[in-house]
Amino acid sequence: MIRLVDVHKSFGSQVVLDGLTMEIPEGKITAVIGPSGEGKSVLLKHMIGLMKPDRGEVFVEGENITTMRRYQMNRVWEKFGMLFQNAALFDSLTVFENVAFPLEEKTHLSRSEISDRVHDALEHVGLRNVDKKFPDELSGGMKKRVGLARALLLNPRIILFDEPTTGLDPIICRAIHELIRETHERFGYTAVIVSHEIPEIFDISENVAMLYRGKIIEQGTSEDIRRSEHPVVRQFISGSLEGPIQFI
Ligand SMILES: Nc1ncnc2c1ncn2[C@@H]1O[C@H](COP(=O)(O)OP(=O)(O)OP(=O)(O)O)[C@@H](O)[C@H]1O
Repeated sequence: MIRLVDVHKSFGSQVVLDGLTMEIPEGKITAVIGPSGEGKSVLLKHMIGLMKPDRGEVFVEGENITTMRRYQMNRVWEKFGMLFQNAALFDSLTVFENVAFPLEEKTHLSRSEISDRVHDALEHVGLRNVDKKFPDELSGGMKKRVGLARALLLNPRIILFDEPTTGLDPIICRAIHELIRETHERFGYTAVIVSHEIPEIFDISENVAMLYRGKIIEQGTSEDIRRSEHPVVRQFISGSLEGPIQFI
């Protein structure tokens, strides 16, 4: 479980997180939704300790990571996998080398064990015969699959997904969501997904939280959010131009 308590974060005079409190339930898929620029990525970075709050506390599986030093964070980071918006692959490495990278860095496995695990991970995300390709030679959806294979490889307890389907067509987007659902079922990790895919993301999320003006203004099951009476939530999920959300 990840817990944020009264988290404040500003950049200069810009307040991004403003006393945010939330819990991410263990072993479930949680979607974080909210307008662009509201701080969803900043929130993810606080969950994994890549950013520290100005005030407030962050707990990962009961441990307060707020004041942890770098060497202590390494142990916490072992619990996490992360799939970034752009899949964050190394362009000069092949698919095989990209996926093998965390195993080579963090384990003492033999070459053949690494090879078996990489092939298993690629198989899990439905990729075959792409070992020797470079990221440039792959479609956007394939890159996300490679990123997911790499995130899954060390069997993390928690995976953070920052807009895993941005820029993909609706069918590939659906396929990636299904893949997240399947791998989540199989491996049982805690997932947090920042997404703009509304309503599609509701189909795979057991828990949805809406970020607005630095706070979680509503959190519940997908059904709770669909039926929410909150005027901001209603406007946001209906994509209406009329309502309290200001945009320019
Ligand atoms: N390191 C940083 N330094 C200064 N400002 C930052 C930094 N990181 C984020 N911000 C600012 O914080 C705000 C929230 O950014 P963030 O990327 O978290 O938004 P978001 O909700 O993920 O947006 P989107 O949905 O468009 O991806 C933005 O105004 C951004 O410019």
